[in-house]
Amino acid sequence: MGGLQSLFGGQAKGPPVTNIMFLKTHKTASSTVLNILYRFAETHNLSVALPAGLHVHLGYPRLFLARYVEGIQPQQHFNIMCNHLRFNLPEVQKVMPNNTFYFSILRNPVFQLESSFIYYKTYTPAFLRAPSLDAFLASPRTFYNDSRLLKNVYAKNNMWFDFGFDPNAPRKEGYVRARIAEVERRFQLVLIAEHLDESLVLLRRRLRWALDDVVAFRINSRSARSVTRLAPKTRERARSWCALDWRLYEHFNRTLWRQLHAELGPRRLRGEVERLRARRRELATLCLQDGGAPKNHTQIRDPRLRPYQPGRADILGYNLRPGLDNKTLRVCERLVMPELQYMARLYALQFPEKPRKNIPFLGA
Ligand SMILES: Nc1ncnc2c1ncn2[C@@H]1O[C@H](COP(=O)(O)OS(=O)(=O)O)[C@@H](OP(=O)(O)O)[C@H]1O
Repeated sequence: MGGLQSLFGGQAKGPPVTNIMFLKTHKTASSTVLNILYRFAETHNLSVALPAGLHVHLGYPRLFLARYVEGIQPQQHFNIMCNHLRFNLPEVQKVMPNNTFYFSILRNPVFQLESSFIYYKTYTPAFLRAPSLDAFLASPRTFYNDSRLLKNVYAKNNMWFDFGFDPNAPRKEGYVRARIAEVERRFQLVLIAEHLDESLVLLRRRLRWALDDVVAFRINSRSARSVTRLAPKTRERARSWCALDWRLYEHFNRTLWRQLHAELGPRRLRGEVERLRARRRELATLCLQDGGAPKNHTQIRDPRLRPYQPGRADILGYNLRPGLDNKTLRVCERLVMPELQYMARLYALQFPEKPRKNIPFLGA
């Protein structure tokens, strides 16, 4: 086993990219990516544009404004920005330097919507009264009302909305193409959740990071019990209800594979993905109890490692192996720390003079 040694060795050539904006879309494996960025920021002593005061995101679902960032000052930039926000380029540019690398992530809208339905079941008015996603999609207009947009953003074209666009816009070809071209101009890379490992190989290459910088465990996943299998008819309806998201996803899925083939080729890609997976297995053996099987929150001993449990979701987390030495423990804790706890930790490190972020569900 490589232990911690290769955590500090690197394959990447040239200086690593350290100015990064990640548009954290919803229910797309974005917390797994956020964990990668938080760890990199912490271990390299980089500044993170964190939500101000007690907030846990950057103004979402309102369009992002620079003043939502803690400690923002004119002419002062941050290295990394990765918390949930609704994209608004001119305001993001007030926070991030000119040479920032922009990237984001998309997921098949059918599964993204299914995940949202469970996660936001008790929050989003459109989902609240719908007995199931099948029922919702059979007659969405019965439940969904445009006028309650800000609470209903999770119910229709949520990824399109996160990019700053109108989720209720008619699907006119010229409009859709122009918005996709806009995303393409600004974002150097769009990851795809269904091919996360391949995406991370490309991300690592673009950022010139070491292998261990992009190795991550699956964060924020639901137990099998809270995942609903959708009938083919429901899937078809989800694609049509979220047609703008579907176009975005199809486009960037194709783009990702074109880039992978052009930059790595199939053989090298397979090798790089295998290396990433092998290292993840090694770290799971080193850090996690029971071979890394994710745990229900009631089974997680350390409250600091228990993920937030909203809606009807049953969000899983991890127990660390007992008896880890201090150095290994620090590395392993970072790999499994849920988003809210990690944000609170970075906030306390960056702003020691400010009151701590309060995470009420921990009872802290
Ligand atoms: N590595 C990897 N590969 C594929 N899918 C992954 C991965 N990591 C997380 N996930 C799935 O992403 C869902 C959680 O998404 P987010 O973290 O973006 O959610 S959130 O908006 O921050 O609440 C959640 O989906 P559901 O389980 O369907 O709810 C996770 O299982």
